[in-house]
Amino acid sequence: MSRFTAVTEEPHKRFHKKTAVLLTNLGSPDAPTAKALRTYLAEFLSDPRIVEIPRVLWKIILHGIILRIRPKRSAKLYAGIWTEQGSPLLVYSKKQQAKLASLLAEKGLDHAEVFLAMRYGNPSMKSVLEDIREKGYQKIVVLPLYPQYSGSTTGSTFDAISRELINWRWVPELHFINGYQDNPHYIDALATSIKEDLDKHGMPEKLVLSYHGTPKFFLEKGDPYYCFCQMTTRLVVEKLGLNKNDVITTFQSRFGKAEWLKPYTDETLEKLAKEDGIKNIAIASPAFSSDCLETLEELEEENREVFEHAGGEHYRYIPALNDRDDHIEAFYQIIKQYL
Ligand SMILES: C=CC1=C(C)c2cc3[nH]c(cc4nc(cc5[nH]c(cc1n2)c(C)c5CCC(=O)O)C(CCC(=O)O)=C4C)c(C)c3C=C
Ligand SMILES: [Fe+2]
Ligand SMILES: [Fe+2]
Repeated sequence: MSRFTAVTEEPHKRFHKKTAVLLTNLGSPDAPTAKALRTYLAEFLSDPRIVEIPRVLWKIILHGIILRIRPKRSAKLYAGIWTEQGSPLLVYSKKQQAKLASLLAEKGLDHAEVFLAMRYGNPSMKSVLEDIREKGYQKIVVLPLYPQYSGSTTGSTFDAISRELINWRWVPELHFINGYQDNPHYIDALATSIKEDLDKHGMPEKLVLSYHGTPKFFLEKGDPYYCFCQMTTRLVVEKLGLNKNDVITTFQSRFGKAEWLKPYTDETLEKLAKEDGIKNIAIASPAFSSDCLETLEELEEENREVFEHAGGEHYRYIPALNDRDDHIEAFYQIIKQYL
């Protein structure tokens, strides 16, 4: 049997110039249960872009230790943020998909259909790309919703898409957007969301911009993520006209024992409150295009506790850009040249 896909129904009549816009994000487990987490984490943590330990050794550690402990712990954390509609990351991603579709229709771009796929879990890359292929789209514009490129996120998304496309008999025209850390529309949306908070509650003593971390050696081996995070911070600070000493860039969500990008968010918050006597901070998370476990649990809850426990008094979390109109407009501005 041939590896390459077959189209059985009138293959050439199905050809049309329509464009598939594919939004992707990381993905969540199907449910906040240990069983669903085991499936999700097994897929996630088996990705060599995420964990770069030699495969055989990592398989033993992953299946022998981590997948026996972590699913139960993570399920509890997910249960605390789960909504009636499901995981916040998936709920916001679906809203982004629907709102981008409406915006494209409003702009008269009704030859474009917006799809949503997740790198891990569901809706899976495989099923969504299959849908795109079956519908006969000959052009795909992929927008991974990671503003700052990292091999572990955007690079891994590219792997997953390529893995499917190598089986297509008729490979589509493909535009893969690999980041938008300095896109003026993204920076505008980010700055506006922060400004709305500052206008409402006043300037805190420190504004913390907390990005998801990666192991430090990714940076040493050439991953640009760290530099792109610094770039986003610099542009937001400039846009807001803030003093750069009032803003701190930090990294959160460590995993494992190795050194990750520093300064760590939790340690910074503790030091600010304990050593510098800072009482009042606001914190935003520019690397997350949707609120998710890492913001709603780690930033809203865990790190608030760290700060308050160390003597801090006022801690405000500024939500991710989610389905804000200016965020969706930024998506449109980023993809429009390919439509
Ligand atoms: C193990 C190494 C990890 C690397 C490297 C990593 C990079 C990375 N991740 C995001 C965005 C998200 N990560 C999320 C959850 C999450 N991340 C890791 C591990 C690594 N991430 C794990 C194990 C988990 C699962 C939760 C847990 O068990 O702790 C999420 C949230 C998903 C959700 O469902 O809400 C996002 C989003 C970025 C941007 C990044 C590198 C730049
Ligand atoms: Fe992560
Ligand atoms: Fe976390």
